[in-house]
Amino acid sequence: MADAQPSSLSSGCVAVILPAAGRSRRFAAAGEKKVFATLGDRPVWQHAVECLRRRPEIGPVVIAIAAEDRQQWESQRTTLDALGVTLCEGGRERSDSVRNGLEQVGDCSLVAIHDAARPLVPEEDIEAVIATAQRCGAALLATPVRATLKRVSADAASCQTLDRQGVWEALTPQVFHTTVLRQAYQRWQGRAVTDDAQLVERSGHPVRIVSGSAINMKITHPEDLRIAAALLNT
Ligand SMILES: Nc1ccn([C@@H]2O[C@H](COP(=O)(O)OP(=O)(O)OP(=O)(O)O)[C@@H](O)[C@H]2O)c(=O)n1
Ligand SMILES: C[C@](O)(CO)[C@H](O)COP(=O)(O)O
Repeated sequence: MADAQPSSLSSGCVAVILPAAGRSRRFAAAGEKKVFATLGDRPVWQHAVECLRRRPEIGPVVIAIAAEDRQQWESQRTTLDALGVTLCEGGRERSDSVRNGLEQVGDCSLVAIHDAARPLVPEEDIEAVIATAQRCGAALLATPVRATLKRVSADAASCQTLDRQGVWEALTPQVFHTTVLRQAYQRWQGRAVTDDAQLVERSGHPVRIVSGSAINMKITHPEDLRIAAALLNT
């Protein structure tokens, strides 16, 4: 699925930040935070880290966590240590969590941001987005929107069909030269953004799209866990 050349990067040169400090409001019906939900035989976050750890380019891994979840994370200390994960404090918005993580990643030349709630990212997509970011400074995985899209009136009494030509859904990992992402965060004025590429776009640096698999879904709603479980077994 991915479209980049093979990577010749040195081992451990990509630091990873996994934002995991969200409140799982859209997942709330399932009764627990989605990053801790069990998929197969382990938590969602663990799948995400294990997918990344398959790639030799991956170095330090930092997970940004909510203060209220600290005890639950510490109860998984053995697994965290085995996977070489350190924890940092998350923030109110996703971007606050990533910014805190950026202070922890040290001097790796590249940094990858990957949602802890995306447990199924294929290895070849990780490799491809890293290789493209290495060449271009900033890259994200994305997949073309497949559905027919409607803009619906507030009362749902009418709708208009949107043109989906050239519209892609952003995925993660999103990978950047660490200097590029740090600069984008320095210029950030605290306006709401839903991904890191948006901050880099705003800083004036072009962001490359790498076509990724839609299997790399995010757990957002309770039914997503059932879909992910089915995909895990294929
Ligand atoms: N303040 C926040 C908000 C989100 N995230 C993380 O960013 C990822 C993607 O965000 P999203 O799917 O929106 O997660 P939540 O914010 O938890 O979901 P919701 O909006 O339904 O509450 C998740 O791994 C989430 O834990 C984070 O680290 N810090
Ligand atoms: C970062 C992200 O996963 C890219 O698809 C996404 O934007 C997270 O937030 P969302 O509110 O669920 O879109």
